[in-house]
Amino acid sequence: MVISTNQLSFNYGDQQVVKSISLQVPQGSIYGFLGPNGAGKTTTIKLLLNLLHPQNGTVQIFEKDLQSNRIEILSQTGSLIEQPAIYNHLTGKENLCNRAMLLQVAVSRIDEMLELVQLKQAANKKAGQYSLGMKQRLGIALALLSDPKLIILDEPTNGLDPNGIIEIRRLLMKLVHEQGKTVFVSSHLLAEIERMATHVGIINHGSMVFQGSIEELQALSKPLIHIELNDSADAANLLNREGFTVGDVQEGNIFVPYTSKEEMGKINTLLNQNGYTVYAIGKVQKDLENLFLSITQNT
Ligand SMILES: Nc1ncnc2c1ncn2[C@@H]1O[C@H](COP(=O)(O)OP(=O)(O)OP(=O)(O)O)[C@@H](O)[C@H]1O
Repeated sequence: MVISTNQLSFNYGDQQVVKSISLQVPQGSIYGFLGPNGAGKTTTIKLLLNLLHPQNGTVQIFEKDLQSNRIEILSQTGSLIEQPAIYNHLTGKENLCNRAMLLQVAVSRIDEMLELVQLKQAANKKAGQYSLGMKQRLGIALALLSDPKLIILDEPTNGLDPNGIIEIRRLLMKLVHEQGKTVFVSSHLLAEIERMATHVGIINHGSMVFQGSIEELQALSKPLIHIELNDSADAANLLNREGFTVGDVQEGNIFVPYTSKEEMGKINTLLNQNGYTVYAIGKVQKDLENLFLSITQNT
């Protein structure tokens, strides 16, 4: 794991905004850190960057404790949090030169970064005249200058138009696929994360409500057969005995993974033959957006 936190908690005064979060971010992943506005994403990121100190829990990055290896860890971590720290009166290239001198990074990295974030054409334009998307890309180039192994970005596409979002997404995928980096990126938009993330963590009101691979998240939105009937507990036992995998059983409702309409018909016949009254039976599917909403609203 490149990032691993254990029961991380943080309070602003008496408001607990991060509640026992245990992040697991594998090497080479694009980890999408999702949550609605105010969920605690930025606060968690500040804890990962040692900008805030947790009241409880620990942070391990590169399998080392953050507190006791702060300088070593942060020198290998690039970040972009809130607004990129850009001098508007300097050109894009001058901004990079300035940072390269501070970090004592080879000057050759500057052109490499301009190329990578597609700002070569605009290298000599004042950063104050850049569009929002160009500023974000310059911010990412600044974060990448020292060639960090881990990149932590807080809502890098916030406020960008669809093209700007696509460009950032491509850039992050390139960093992972071609350069072997690990990217931790926060967002409040599932659709944006879904297209690039390999792993997802969803937080709401400071608590982690889901963590896993994107496939595991998508599996939660696989189609189900929803059966509404008179005696759900008994009927679920019958279906289990007959070899069907019963998922969720609620008062008057049973959910079974959907495989085919033929199987749905068999279930209907079986229930009727055994004296159950089926009020409704049909295929239901939550798309990921609805799933995200239901995960974050039910907590
Ligand atoms: N400096 C602060 N002092 C007090 N409370 C704060 C401070 N910063 C954030 N909070 C509160 O902590 C909670 C979490 O905020 P945070 O910025 O971490 O959420 P977020 O998920 O990043 O939201 P957004 O997507 O809107 O940026 C919110 O209730 C917020 O009001």
